[in-house]
Amino acid sequence: MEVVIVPDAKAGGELVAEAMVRLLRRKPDALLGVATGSTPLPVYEALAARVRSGAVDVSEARIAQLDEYVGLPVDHPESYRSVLRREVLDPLGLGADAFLGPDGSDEDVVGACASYEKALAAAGGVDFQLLGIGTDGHIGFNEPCSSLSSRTRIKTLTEQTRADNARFFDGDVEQVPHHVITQGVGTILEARHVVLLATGASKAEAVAASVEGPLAAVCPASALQLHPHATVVVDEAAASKLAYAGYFRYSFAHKPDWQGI
Ligand SMILES: N[C@@H]1[C@@H](O)[C@H](O)[C@@H](COP(=O)(O)O)O[C@@H]1O
Repeated sequence: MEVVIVPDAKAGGELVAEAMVRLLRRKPDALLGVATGSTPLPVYEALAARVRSGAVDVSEARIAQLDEYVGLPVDHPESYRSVLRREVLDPLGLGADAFLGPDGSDEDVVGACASYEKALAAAGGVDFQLLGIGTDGHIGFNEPCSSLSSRTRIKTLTEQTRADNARFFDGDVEQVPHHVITQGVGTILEARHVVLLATGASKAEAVAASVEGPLAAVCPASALQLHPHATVVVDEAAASKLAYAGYFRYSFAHKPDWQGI
């Protein structure tokens, strides 16, 4: 696992967007797995800026969703499908045909999970999966004690996650669905490159547990320790509880330019 400490969220966004650009130049129809939440926004802004400037062509790129609320109509403004349309697809000039995601309003939610697994496999698998992290170490919506080999399935959110996400629902926790569809930890680990981005002091403990703690289902992001190509990009605040921060800085400072993340 590589850990890169950047000065701030904007620098993290630039670094991750640049890695996506390098991939898209190599593989124009790459399948990019994207996350919701506030953390990835600087990445999407930096990527869209590169598209506008002509630095990269994303017209063949494909976008895959990580997780979704159960029970929200697909056109609800806070369904993750709507969020990703606003924050990723529209700014990149991509249409619905470039998008893969589960339908959280499907009456057969269990079937929707299985169909999504099949769709990801049929699309050739995720090339680059961007992740945020919950304050409890969740990735996607794989809450603590999720199986580290889980597949896309329905999960129940913790009260903590519902409270964290209430800000997207007028601050009203009652409006936050209890259930979600999420790619499993095992599904996420199949992406060819997994990049976890974390910014802010509220993520420092979860980052330290994920990177330096034991591999444990109680911290689902620790599963990245098993991935052959996992990169954790953190700002100074999110890095503040890392015992090996000095080593991570030294290691990145000595990395050859051509290697990227
Ligand atoms: N399902 C999403 C996660 O994918 C995201 O990583 C997390 C953190 O969000 P934020 O980046 O806003 O802290 O929020 C939600 O729970």
